[in-house]
Amino acid sequence: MERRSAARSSTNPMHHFLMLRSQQTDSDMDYERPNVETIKCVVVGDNAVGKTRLICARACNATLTQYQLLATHVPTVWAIDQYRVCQEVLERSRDVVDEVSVSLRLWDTFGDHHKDRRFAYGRSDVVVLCFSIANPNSLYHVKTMWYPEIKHFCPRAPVILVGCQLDLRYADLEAVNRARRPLARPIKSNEILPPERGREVAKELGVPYYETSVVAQFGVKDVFDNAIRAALISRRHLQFWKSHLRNVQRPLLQAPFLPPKPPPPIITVPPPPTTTEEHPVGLLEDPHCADVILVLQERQKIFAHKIYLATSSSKFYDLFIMDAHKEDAERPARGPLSGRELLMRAASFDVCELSDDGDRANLRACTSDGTLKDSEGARRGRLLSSCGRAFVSIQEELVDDPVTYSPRPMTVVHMDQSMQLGPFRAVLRYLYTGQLDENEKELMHIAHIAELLEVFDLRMMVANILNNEAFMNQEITKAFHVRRTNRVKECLAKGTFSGELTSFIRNCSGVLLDIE
Ligand SMILES: Nc1nc2c(ncn2[C@@H]2O[C@H](COP(=O)(O)OP(=O)(O)OP(=O)(O)O)[C@@H](O)[C@H]2O)c(=O)[nH]1
Repeated sequence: MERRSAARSSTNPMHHFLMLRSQQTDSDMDYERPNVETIKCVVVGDNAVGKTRLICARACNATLTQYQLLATHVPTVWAIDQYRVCQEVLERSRDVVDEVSVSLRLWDTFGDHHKDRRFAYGRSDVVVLCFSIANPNSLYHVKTMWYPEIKHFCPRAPVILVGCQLDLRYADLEAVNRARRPLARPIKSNEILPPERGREVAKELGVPYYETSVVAQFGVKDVFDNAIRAALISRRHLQFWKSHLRNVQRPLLQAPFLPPKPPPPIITVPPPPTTTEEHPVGLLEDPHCADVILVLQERQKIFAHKIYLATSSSKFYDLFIMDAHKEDAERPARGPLSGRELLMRAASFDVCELSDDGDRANLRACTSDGTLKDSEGARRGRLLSSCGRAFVSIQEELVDDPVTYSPRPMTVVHMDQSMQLGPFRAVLRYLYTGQLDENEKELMHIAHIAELLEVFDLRMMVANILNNEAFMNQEITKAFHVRRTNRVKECLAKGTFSGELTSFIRNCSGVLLDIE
């Protein structure tokens, strides 16, 4: 009685433990309930492998975050007399395993090898032998030091091997090491043990193996339920008259740990372009994802993007739609394009590039269905006399990508001979951005191309500049963006254009097209 009140008055758990070390006798074990099997379970293992945390997780339901755990290791022993001083701990010791009521008494021990633990081992029913999966030495000591010690002090007690700190197998070790106390030995990824290493040792010793993590709250129940089973089976051999132990199972296999899902990637959508370089017009200078080549005067090639052209010029829209339908209509009969066919087309493009006006005249004079044929009858492109004056022909070619330099199919459109590079670039800039620089030199040429392409707003912008009313062009630019945004949305919804750029625009919410 005197001893109990002394234990209660002390707040230092170590004090409780040491006091009990010197004073505990068999009569202290509270066999207060009939048919309740009190089980003494001793927990041993190297320093800092996680014995005390494991015991607290079972005895006090203590769960801590990884960072609370990391910051707080001091060599400690959880005091066994907590079962006397704390009602909640006593209640949590009670359990029913395989229909047997038990009261599990957990004994924590020092991890230092040289300490004398014979008092703790005395009359133990089961020994939980711990190592850390992040410390290979601690597993080595299981064989060389701990198992022999257990067999020496309690040869008949069953042993359970436990790999603690399992969460470290899946943790970001750099972050863990940063959060650990400054003098703590860093955990190295090449030291993390796979489950097989623990299982091998367990097999060698002939004991069951479990893994735990108090951070992930995994395996704590597995360890102690099965420690109880091992203890009860061993007791059944000695106390064979206890019929309620009949249904106790042998320790069970542990279900595998399901590693936590990695956090979803953080996707940041870039803000809408602000500078000229970031603006879609930048794609004209640096033609990423180009899917069309516009050929001017049979010499100059400009890489461009169908989605920009088609959503700001109905002429281009009709051209690409018509081409896609025509391709679709022909494809089933002809089958998919073979590499050879594409190469033939590449060859035909080279011919076009080199041809002079005379050749062009010949091409214009070709077959009535508008399809150009080479000597073997293969399709070489389609004449576009029915599409007004802006375009001469359209065809698919295998072309070296201007960025990756690897060949890929692109649509090649030969533009009307009257279009010149400088003004045509200004028109393209308008088609990409809705803007026209009022200092453009060749305004009349620009107006001419705008008329051919039926881009009447651009025609109007030219007129405004010529009439010294360039300020009115801002409204046209605004209207351009509203109109094009709607068209892009429509194209994305219908899947009208399926190139790389279109997918990119779909993925990044239309940022490159200034879609709000
Ligand atoms: N990540 C992780 N760390 C753990 C876990 N359990 C224990 N630890 C860490 O291991 C350290 C030691 O835990 P303790 O339970 O005090 O170790 P011990 O085996 O009782 O150590 P001694 O008292 O020195 O014998 C803690 O400070 C934690 O940093 C776990 O499940 N996961």
